[in-house]
Amino acid sequence: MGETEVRVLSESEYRDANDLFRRAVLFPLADDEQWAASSQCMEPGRVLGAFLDGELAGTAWSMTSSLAVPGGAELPAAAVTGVAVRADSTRRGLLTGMIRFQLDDAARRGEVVAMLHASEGGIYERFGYGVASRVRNVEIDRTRARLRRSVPRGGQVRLVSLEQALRLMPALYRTCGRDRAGRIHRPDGWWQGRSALMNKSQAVAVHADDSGADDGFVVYQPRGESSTVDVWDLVAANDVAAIELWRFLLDIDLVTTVAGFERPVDEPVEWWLTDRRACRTTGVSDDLWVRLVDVLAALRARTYGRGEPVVLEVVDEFRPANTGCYRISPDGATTCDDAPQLTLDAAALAALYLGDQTASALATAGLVQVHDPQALTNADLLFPLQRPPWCGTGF
Ligand SMILES: CC(=O)SCCNC(=O)CCNC(=O)[C@H](O)C(C)(C)COP(=O)(O)OP(=O)(O)OC[C@H]1O[C@@H](n2cnc3c(N)ncnc32)[C@H](O)[C@@H]1OP(=O)(O)O
Repeated sequence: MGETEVRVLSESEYRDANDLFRRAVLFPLADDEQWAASSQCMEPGRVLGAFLDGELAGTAWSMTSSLAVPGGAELPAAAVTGVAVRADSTRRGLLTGMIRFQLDDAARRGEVVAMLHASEGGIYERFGYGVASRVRNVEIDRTRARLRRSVPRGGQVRLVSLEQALRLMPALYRTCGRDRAGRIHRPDGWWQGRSALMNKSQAVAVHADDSGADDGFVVYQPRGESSTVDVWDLVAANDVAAIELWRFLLDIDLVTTVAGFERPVDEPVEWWLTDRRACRTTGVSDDLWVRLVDVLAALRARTYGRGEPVVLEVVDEFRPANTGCYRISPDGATTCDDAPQLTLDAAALAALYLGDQTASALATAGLVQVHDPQALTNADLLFPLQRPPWCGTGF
């Protein structure tokens, strides 16, 4: 096995890293437009390279972001992307080295969590990442879809130019959906990347409420020559804005299908329609994978339901400083020396953390070991299922 090294790349090395990433995810190499978009997500100091015998053989990037957690706190977070190892250099520990470097770096920056969208389900759990939220894809048959009369109406939807959209969307996004766990801060580089990728066939509609204040937007695009419209980003500050944006999409002439990607699993589209079967779920999949970098800080930052205190033993082989016992009560979390009632690893804790899964569900898979059965019931009360967490931002 060759000599390996992981280090921060200089800006002159970014294009090579981007090429390496695109080859590894089976994309064609970037043209200048795509490179302009990707390079915006490469923050100086946060683009890593893994070298094998002095040659670049892997890369992993992260962006400075934040993550909303139950109770509304926003935690400093590393948004991890651009992870790849050259096909001739895999399974030699290069990714492991980069993730170790990256998590240490996040900790130095005071980032409490790291998060990513995974290309495959089998990669990240070993590093303590767990699935913390899920998304749903839907297809609505526009020819059958009618909104119920009882569904509220309000405000107005208008189409805006791409230039106007790019000015409006970042500020609007900041005010929307702040009450949902899983929402992340979209860094400036993310918006610049989005702007470089928005093309002439994409359209943006903005909803303003009855007072004229903007409170939501949708980015959509006709799919090739078909009569399907793909909804890429629909963000709304309230239910009326969300409904009116969907109503707008369902009113577009010549369209037969409106396809929504990576929507919240609880978006009640079926309930808005007179024929609920006009809306079909075409898939539910994992959304955000979260890694608690600093378990105590993360546990302290969220709120808890009402229930008897529980002592969780967290076993974190990849970041052993997190290993230990934590007492969780409605008042918060502390470390403790008490006997553990439940034991789980970092990935299982991440799955509990945003309120997407219960401890009981994880226990059925052996991911929570139960030393005291009553503690499992108490843990379900302390970590209740929340309004399903949702990220809604691809990165
Ligand atoms: C956030 C994102 O950007 S997601 C995009 C991720 N990138 C891709 O999917 C591109 C294609 N794949 C790759 O580039 C590489 O295969 C990577 C990055 C997934 C893995 O890199 P490697 O350097 O091979 O990983 P590394 O050697 O450190 O493997 C560590 C362990 O994970 C396992 N592993 C690695 N990749 C996978 C995988 N895709 N599926 C299952 N297990 C995996 C290895 O077998 C190894 O297990 P072991 O410790 O029991 O031996």
